[in-house]
Amino acid sequence: MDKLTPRQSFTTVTDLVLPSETNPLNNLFGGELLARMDRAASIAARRHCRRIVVTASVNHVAFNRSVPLGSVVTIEAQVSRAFKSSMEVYMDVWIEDRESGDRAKANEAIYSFVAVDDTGRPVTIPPIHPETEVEKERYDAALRRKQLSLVLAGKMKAKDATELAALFE
Ligand SMILES: CCCCCCCCCCCCCCCC(=O)SCCNC(=O)CCNC(=O)[C@H](O)C(C)(C)COP(=O)(O)OP(=O)(O)OC[C@H]1O[C@@H](n2cnc3c(N)ncnc32)[C@H](O)[C@@H]1OP(=O)(O)O
Repeated sequence: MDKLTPRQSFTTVTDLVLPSETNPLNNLFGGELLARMDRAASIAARRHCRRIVVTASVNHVAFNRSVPLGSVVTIEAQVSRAFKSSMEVYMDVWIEDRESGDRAKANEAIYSFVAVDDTGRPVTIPPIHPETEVEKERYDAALRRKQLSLVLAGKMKAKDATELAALFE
């Protein structure tokens, strides 16, 4: 089988912001964006491993820019690294200008998914081979982010997070 690349998991989801999805400032409700990103990321994760996937953690979300009512929002999701049974999915969120059609980056997010069998037990997934410079950067940093997520979840001792600790040396 050919080597799997991040590009093969690439998923794009475009949708509108409707009145029922906004906060009192008429901007997209944060939880609605989190849910949309969960859907997009889960499709990317499934495209990589072709298994059932569950969200293990939301590692990073930056609401850098509010998303007004009526906006056209595009979420681009792609697996940045595959571990044994878990995957990191990196997402970029774009808003499209109504008149010019120009795109502006609104948010970024990183979620972790685990591939499981029918009983919910983790299963081994194929490795991923980054190709572009951005993919390679995201791939390299994913191990540090996984260690941070596990430390925060109480599933790894800080002293064992060696790649993460190396950042501060
Ligand atoms: C007939 C029609 C059918 C249609 C059919 C359609 C299907 C359409 C499907 C749609 C798809 C939707 C997808 C929605 C996604 C949800 O919304 S799922 C709902 C929310 N999530 C959950 O309920 C997950 C609940 N948690 C769990 O099940 C378990 O904690 C997990 C995530 C499986 C991990 O289990 P565990 O016992 O900790 O397992 P463990 O072996 O220790 O760890 C397994 C891996 O998870 C990693 N991990 C564990 N915790 C973390 C963490 N906090 N951070 C990072 N990594 C972690 C471990 O490092 C390990 O990674 P690897 O080294 O193997 O790569």
